[in-house]
Amino acid sequence: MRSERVKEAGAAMSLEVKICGLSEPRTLDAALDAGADVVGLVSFPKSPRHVSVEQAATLAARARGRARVALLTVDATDNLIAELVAATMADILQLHGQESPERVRALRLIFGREVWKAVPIGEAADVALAQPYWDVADRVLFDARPPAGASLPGGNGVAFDWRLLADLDPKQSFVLSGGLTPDSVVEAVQTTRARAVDVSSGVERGPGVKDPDLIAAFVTRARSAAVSSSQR
Ligand SMILES: O=C(O)c1ccccc1N[C@@H]1O[C@H](COP(=O)(O)O)[C@@H](O)[C@H]1O
Repeated sequence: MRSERVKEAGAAMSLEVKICGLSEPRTLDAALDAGADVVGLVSFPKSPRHVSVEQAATLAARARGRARVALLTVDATDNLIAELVAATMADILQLHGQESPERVRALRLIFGREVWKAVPIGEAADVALAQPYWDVADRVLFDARPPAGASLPGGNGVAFDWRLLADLDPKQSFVLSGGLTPDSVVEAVQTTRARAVDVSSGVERGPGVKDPDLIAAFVTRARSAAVSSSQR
């Protein structure tokens, strides 16, 4: 339950904004300058946003002290994650594959990083897929179930029906993602009461090509959507 003190204050709840799939200094800087809280680096060779370990290290160093760094991997080995963590000193591991709750728990212990576990949502029943992860991950990240034939498990620019999250326990800490855009983020936050949002495709002008103006617009509009405590 929220404390009465917070309710009485009526202050705006802060919304955490993550911009994912940054692969070049220019657009990383755009995200940092816009005030993103978290910047995401993708290590998944099939992705148009994939960065090498060396690129990840350079980008993470550039972001250090200005935003938290998330490393996105898909069913990666311990060795690859260890190499990436050592090179980037990332703050967050975002797991976007089929990682089991046991695997999530183990990675959290091994690497001592915050772990966000992606859960794909296509229909109402999918929300229950998050259940085994609430206790082992620091956050559940809800993403849209990939369309049939998609080659990526995320980053497809596809949204799901946000009303499916309406009955979530407000104590659960989740990140909303999947097809968000500067135009949709306000409604998405108001519908789901999310306290954190994540975007990739919606701030691009082509696959993997981030647009500084869209990044700035997304962060500004997401901030304007911060849910007031009295609404929660
Ligand atoms: O961005 C990618 O290329 C990617 C690859 C593999 C797994 C996840 C990926 N991105 C994440 O997917 C969601 C939704 O992205 P979008 O806004 O719909 O493009 C987001 O969490 C990205 O971080």
